Amino acid sequence: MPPIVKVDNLQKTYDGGFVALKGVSLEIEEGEIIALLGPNGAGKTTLISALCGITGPTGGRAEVGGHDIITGYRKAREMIGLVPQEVALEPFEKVINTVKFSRGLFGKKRDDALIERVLRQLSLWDKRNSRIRELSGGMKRRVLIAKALCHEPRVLFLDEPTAGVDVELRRDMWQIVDNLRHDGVTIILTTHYIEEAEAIADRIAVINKGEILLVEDKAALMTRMGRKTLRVDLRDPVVAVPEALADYDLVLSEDGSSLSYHYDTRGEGTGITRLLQALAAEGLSLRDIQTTQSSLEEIFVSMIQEGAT
Ligand SMILES: Nc1ncnc2c1ncn2[C@@H]1O[C@H](COP(=O)(O)OP(=O)(O)OP(=O)(O)O)[C@@H](O)[C@H]1O
Repeated sequence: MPPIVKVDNLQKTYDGGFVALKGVSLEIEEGEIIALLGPNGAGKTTLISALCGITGPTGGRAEVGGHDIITGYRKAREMIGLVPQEVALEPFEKVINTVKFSRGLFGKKRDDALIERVLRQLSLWDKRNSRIRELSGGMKRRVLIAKALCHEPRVLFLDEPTAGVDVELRRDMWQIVDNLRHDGVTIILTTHYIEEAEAIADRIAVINKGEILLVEDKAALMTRMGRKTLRVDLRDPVVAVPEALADYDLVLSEDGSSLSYHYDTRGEGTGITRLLQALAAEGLSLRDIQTTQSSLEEIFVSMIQEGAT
C-alpha cells in the first residue's frame, strides 16, 4: 500500500529568512501512529502546518492520501484532522454546535449519528449542551479533538496533545488515541514527552533544527534502550583482555583498570553470570562493579546534542 503521507525534501524558510525546515523527507503508513519528538523550535509545528496547508512550504513536496498538498490542496485537506496546540474555541458556543459547525466547514452532509459517536467516544456527550467557557481545560482539548474528527479524516495531526495537562488526563488522551487507532485513523503527534512517545507511538521521528535525525520503529528503539553496560573495576590493572574472555567483546579502559561489557536486558540471558565466573577463573579479583542503562531519553538527548555541535 502506498504511504498515506509522503513528505519529500520539504523546506520552509520564513519571511525573515529563518530556515525552519531543511529538506524533510518522511513516509507514513496508513493506520500507524508516529510521534515527532524534538526540542522547542525544532520545526514540528512548521511541518504539521505545512502539511495542513496553514503555511506554504518554500521547497520540496508532500502528499496526503495521494493528493499534493498544494495542487490538490482541497482533497488533501479533507483527509486531515488537525488538533492545534492552542485552544481556539468560541467561548459562548455549545459543544455540539461547535462540532457540527466544523463538519459543515468541510462541506460534509449533516450526520447527527456521527457527531453523537464522536462526542461519546471523547466522553463529551453529557456535556454536549454546555457552553465552551463552562468546560475545564481538559474538556476543551477533547472538543478540539472532536472538531478535528467530525469530518471523518483519515489522518489526524495532534500538536502537543498533552502539553500542560495533568497525568490523569494525559492517560485519558492516550486511551483516546488508542481507540482512534482501532478505527484505522493514522495519527501524527508532536510531543516533548518521551514517555508519551513510548506509550502510544509505533514509530518515532526525532527532529531538530529543521532536520529529521532519526525515524525508527519504537520496538527497535526500545531494544536499543534495553542495552546495558556492566563495568567491572579490577583490583590489579591488566595490559590486555585475557584470551579466555575474548568471546565477551570486553572493552578495556585505557589505564587497564576496568572492563566494560555490553548486554541486552531483553535477551534470553545476559551472560553476566558466566562472565563473572570466567573473570574469577582467570584469577582477576574485582574492586567494584556497576551497571548503566542507555534510555530512550539519553539516546534522544545525545542525538540532539550531537546535532548542536
Ligand atoms: N511565522 C514565523 N516566522 C518566523 N519564524 C517562525 C515562524 N513560525 C515559527 N518560526 C520559527 O521556526 C522555528 C520552528 O518553529 P516550530 O513552531 O515549528 O517549532 P516546534 O518544533 O513546533 O517548537 P515547539 O516545541 O516550541 O512548539 C522556530 O525557531 C520558530 O521561531
